[in-house]
Parts: sequence; structure tokens; C-alpha cells
Amino acid sequence: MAFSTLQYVYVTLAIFAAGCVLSKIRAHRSLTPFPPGPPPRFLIGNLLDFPVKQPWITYTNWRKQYGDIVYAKALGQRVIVLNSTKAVRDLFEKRSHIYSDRPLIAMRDILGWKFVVGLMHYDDEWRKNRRILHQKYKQDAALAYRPVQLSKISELLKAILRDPENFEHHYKYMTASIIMATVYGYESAPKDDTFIDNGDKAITIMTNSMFPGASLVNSVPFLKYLPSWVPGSQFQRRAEECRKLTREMLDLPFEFVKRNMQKGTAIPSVISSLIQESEDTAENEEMIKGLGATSYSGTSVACALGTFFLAATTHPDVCKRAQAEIDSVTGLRRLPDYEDRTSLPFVEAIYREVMRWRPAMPMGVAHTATQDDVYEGYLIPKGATIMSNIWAMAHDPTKYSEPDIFKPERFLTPKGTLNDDNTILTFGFGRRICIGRHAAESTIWATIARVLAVFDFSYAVENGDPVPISGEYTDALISHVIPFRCKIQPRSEILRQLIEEAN
Ligand code: HEM
Repeated sequence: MAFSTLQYVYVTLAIFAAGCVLSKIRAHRSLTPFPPGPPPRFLIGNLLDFPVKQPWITYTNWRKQYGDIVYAKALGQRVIVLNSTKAVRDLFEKRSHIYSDRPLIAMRDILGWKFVVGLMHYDDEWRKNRRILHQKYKQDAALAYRPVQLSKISELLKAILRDPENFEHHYKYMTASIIMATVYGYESAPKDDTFIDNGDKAITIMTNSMFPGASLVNSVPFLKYLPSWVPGSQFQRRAEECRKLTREMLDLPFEFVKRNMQKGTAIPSVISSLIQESEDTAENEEMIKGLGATSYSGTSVACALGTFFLAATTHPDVCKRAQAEIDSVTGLRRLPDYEDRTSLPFVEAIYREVMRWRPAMPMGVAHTATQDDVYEGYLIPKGATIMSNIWAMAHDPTKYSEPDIFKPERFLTPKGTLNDDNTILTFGFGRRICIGRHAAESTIWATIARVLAVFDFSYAVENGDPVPISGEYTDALISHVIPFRCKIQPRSEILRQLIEEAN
């Protein structure tokens, strides 16, 4: 059909108008500066500035130099680091319609972790998955997991009593076994459990690979097309191993539940209820597998527990004060329970301080903006990787004096009651806030209360000298204290008996 003269005029005017709008946007964008940041180098930008070791410490130092919002760029990847609670709340919460997406992290797909809700794009698939998981982990739903949590904590107390030197293995194992029991109705073997070991290895590879500086392919995504024998693409071999472990992590526990459901022996669990509630299609099956494996994100609980064991060993005064408080409530006749929580303000303060002092995910999980935005006069470009530096917020000296010191009293009023600072920053922000935070909190709080109720901590002694503890942490997205030695013993004979009788 031929255009009339009038149609030509309309089309020309429309193109002219669109051109004006676009050039206005470009002009606006070029006038608005990026936030300050380290000066880029020729061609490679800030590639060498992205730290691999303890990135949160470098980013916190950047705050002193460049402020609360820092910008860096390497090979096309734009990174914004938010170093203050205000900036994070302003963007991730007040403008959550723009800031709830996740950046494209090349390693996510290469490692086979597309299914995990925490790394999905802000789209309908994420909405559907998040809604389902929310039903299973919201505050009142999480109450259902308490009996399993308490019984696994009792097993932990017994394991420490029997074999105190391996306390790290015991609390990590407990964390994983709570997930396996609640998510799959699966009782894990005391050690060398295939489900737990597979998941652990896959998560370790994944969380070590997620930061911008952790693997070159995160900055240069086309490297993923290189075969593994090409120098610089060693990550392909690691990825192959991770994909195999991840596939097993998705399939094996799911098949275990399905088999037991067919035999009529399945223990009720998150996965058995999802199977019952959904239509039996291949698509649903894959989604349920992904939801099950997403729950492995809960292993960050172990990092918080590692911090608690570290603080308990290095702060005997804190333990003594907590124990006096617990004894006054339990009368040394029973273990503390969730009903005692409001009567134990100092134990609560320890929980808050454990989460603040060494946040398990010091850089949170990166968000991205779905459109260009301007904040405090700076351009936040669409698609930039935006990291919340939870470490910097939790160590802000204007809010927490002597932030590097473990001091639970900072959460108490002079009268000894709790103050109103009850936000746990390390669970993240906005629409992507941690789904499992209520379940995580129950496990961590009850472990702290029960372990302190029955055990004393001190430094391990070798040749008459205390064995020093470095107190250093791993560099990954989920950061764990480097293994250390300590001495753990029951506080008294009566309490030893209480541990042996606990169930
Ligand atoms: C100490 C323990 C935990 C910590 C520190 C933690 C921390 C976090 C953080 C920082 C985020 C990202 C928030 C953001 O984007 O701003 C997150 C997301 C998430 N967490 Fe946790 N988490 C913990 C335990 C758990 C547990 C027990 C589960 C069990 C289901 C869980 C499931 C999830 C899921 C599914 C997401 C993704 C949410 C989304 O992207 O929509 N987490 N968590």
C-alpha cells in the first residue's frame, strides 16, 4: 500500500519527535556525572581495582575516599557500591520498582545456577518462585520448623560433648541437616553424607565465583565461549565440575522424596507439600527441584554460627553474663526455649551483635537498575551491578562506636533492656530481602542460647600456651571464619547430664 503525502508528513514528524526525545535523554545522561570512584586506567578501566580478597574492606576504604556511592567500571561492566544504610534504603526500598533486578553474572549460567531464586531476574518466573517459597518460609510458616531445629540443636550439643575439637564440623553439619530434614524430610548420615557433601561443594564453587573480580568472565562474558584448553579459561573446568554437582543436588534429594511418596513413607517436608500441591508436569518438577536447591542458601546460617563460636571463645565475660541470665530463667533444670526469648535480652543482644560484627554476606547479593536513574545528583546507569556494602553499614563508626569490637551491650539501654536497633542488615533489602530470615533467626538464636546454657569456652592450650586465633574470614560471597581451635567443656556435671538427656 502506497503512503499518502499526509502519512509521510506524520511519519517524518514522529521520527523527528522521537529523535528530539532521544537526544534530550542522551544530553541529560551526559550532563549527569557518574558517582565518584577510583580513576580508570586506559582500556581496562578499573579492572585491577576490583579486589578479590575481602572486597568489602577495600570498598569500605573507598567510602572514606569517595563517599557513600562509589562507581567503578571494567571492560563494559559498571559497578556501583552503596556504602551507607541511607543510600541502600533510598534505592533498594524506596525505589524498589527500579532496583529489584539482579545483574547478569556470567558465572551463574556457566555453573548451572540459573534455577536459584536469589539470582533470577526480576521477572514473572522470579515472582512465581518467590511467592511459593514465601508461603513456606514466612514468619508463621517458619514456626513449623522449630521442633526439627531444636532436635538438631540437641544433637549438636551431644556431638560437641563427645567430640569438642570438631565443633566446626558439628555446627556446619547441623545447619545442613536442618535444611535436609525440613526441605526433603531426609535424615542425613552423621558424616560423609552424599547430599550434604555435593551441595556443599557446589555452593562453595558458586559463592567463590560471584564477585566482579572473582573471575575474569564476570567482566568479559564472551570468554564463556572459549574452550577450556585456551589459557585464561581454566574456569571452564571448575564450571564443569560445578554443573555436575549442581545437577545431582537438584535431582537426587528430589527423587528421594518422590520415591518415598510412592511408597507412602515420605516425612512431610517443603518438597513433598510442593509435589502434592502442583500438577505433575516436567516444568513443575524442574521448578520444584530448583526451589529445593534454592533452600541450600540457608547454609549461610553456618557462617553466623562460626562467628558465634569465635566470639564465645574470645569473649569469656560475654559468656558469663549470658549464662547468668539464662540460669536465672531456666534454674539450670532445663534448656532455654523459644518461649524464654523475651526474658533473655542479653542473649538477644549477642544474636544481634553476631549478625552485625561479622555479617555472613558482607556484600549482600548484587541488585541492578532496570532503567537509568539519578540519585543525589549522580547517574545510576541501567544494568549496573549495584552492591550493598553491608560490612560498611554494620561497621559505621557514627552508628556503632568501636565497630570492630564484639560488644553486645551496644544493643541494650542503660537499664539493660533491648534498644530499638533490631534490623539485621545482613538479610538484605527491599523486594529481594532474604526469604529464609525467620527460619535462619530461629536456628541461630536457639543455638546461641542452648550452647551457652551448657558449655564454657576457652582458648585451646598447647605446650602450656594458649593457641592464637587469627579471626580471619574467607573472601567469598558467603564469608566464613577461617578454622580455629578452642576448648569447649560442659559447665557442670548437672549440665552434662542435661545434654545427654536432651532430645
Ligand atoms: C544467616 C543466614 C542468612 C543470611 C545472612 C542470608 C542473607 C541473604 C541476603 C543478603 C540475601 C539477598 C538480599 C538482597 O538482595 O538484598 C538473601 C536472599 C535470599 N535468601 Fe537468605 N540468608 C540467610 C539464610 C537463608 C535461609 C535459611 C534461607 C532458606 C530458604 C534463605 C533463602 C534466601 C532466598 C531464597 C533468597 C533470595 C531472595 C530473592 O532474590 O528474591 N536465606 N539472603
